[in-house]
Amino acid sequence: MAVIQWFPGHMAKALRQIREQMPLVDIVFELVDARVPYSSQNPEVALAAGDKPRLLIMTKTDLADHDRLAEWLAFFKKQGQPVLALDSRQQNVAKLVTAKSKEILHDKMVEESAKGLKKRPIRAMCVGVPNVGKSTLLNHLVKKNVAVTGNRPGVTTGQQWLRSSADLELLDTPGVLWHKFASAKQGQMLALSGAIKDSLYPKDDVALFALHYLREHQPTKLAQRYRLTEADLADSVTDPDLLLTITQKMGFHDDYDRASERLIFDLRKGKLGPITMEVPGDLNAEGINE
Ligand SMILES: Nc1nc2c(ncn2[C@@H]2O[C@H](COP(=O)(O)OP(=O)(O)OP(=O)(O)O)[C@@H](O)[C@H]2O)c(=O)[nH]1
Repeated sequence: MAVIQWFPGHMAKALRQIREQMPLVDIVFELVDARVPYSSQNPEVALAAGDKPRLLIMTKTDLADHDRLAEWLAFFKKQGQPVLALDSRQQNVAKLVTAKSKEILHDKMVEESAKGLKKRPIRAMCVGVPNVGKSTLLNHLVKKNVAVTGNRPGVTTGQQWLRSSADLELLDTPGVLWHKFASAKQGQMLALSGAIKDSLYPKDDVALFALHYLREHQPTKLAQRYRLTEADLADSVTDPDLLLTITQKMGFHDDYDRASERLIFDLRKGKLGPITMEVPGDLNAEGINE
């Protein structure tokens, strides 16, 4: 399995920006892909956040498996980690995110009020791996894209605040997160989810990874989508054999690349049905999905 890596320069720059902006906000919204909730999360964000609360927002829940989503929600709850699960394209995300943020920051706001400080909006930053849905969420949160000006942290440093509601403001630039993969599998998961530029990894490798997973965990969905018979599955002993069979079923003769692209596209778009590729039980004692 090829090891996929980001460029270390990107990673360092993104984290530096996130750390620099941290003092300006009350809360961090860390978006994770509900189909790969482990692999799309970055432990560095928790470190950069320090004492600041972090709200995990699981996106693309419409493409995720319902039962597995419930498992993840229970897992995060047990860890005391605030979490929201949503489809970033939903119309009511602003309400959900604002209400949850107010709940998390309730004590801080009461404390400020007791000190005689004026009521103010909650300030937040939004971070997450590429393609997780940051811009979509921000667009819904800030419907009219109202930029807030004035003498407050961030404005002086050239950072714009966008008003979501009377109770919530957001830094205008979502932090694109690059991180070091704890395992090769994590890189493959992210590539499959669409978080990594297609030019950075061999498509057939990721397609083989996907097939291996699907054969083991979702054989029915795999067979239904590509009209595979039991004999097809039994005869295609190795993953490359199965890719060849599927390539032929797609009518692409021996064009593996085209079939690989189609398979990856189908998975990303939910054409095989809702699928979550990671469950909390996959994590080892160090909390890594190897
Ligand atoms: N099905 C589904 N699609 C989503 C959801 N959120 C975002 N998308 C789609 O995912 C793609 C990427 O969304 P963006 O909002 O551009 O993601 P981003 O995190 O801003 O991406 P970068 O700019 O690369 O960091 C778009 O095609 C969105 O329409 C979701 O919750 N469900």
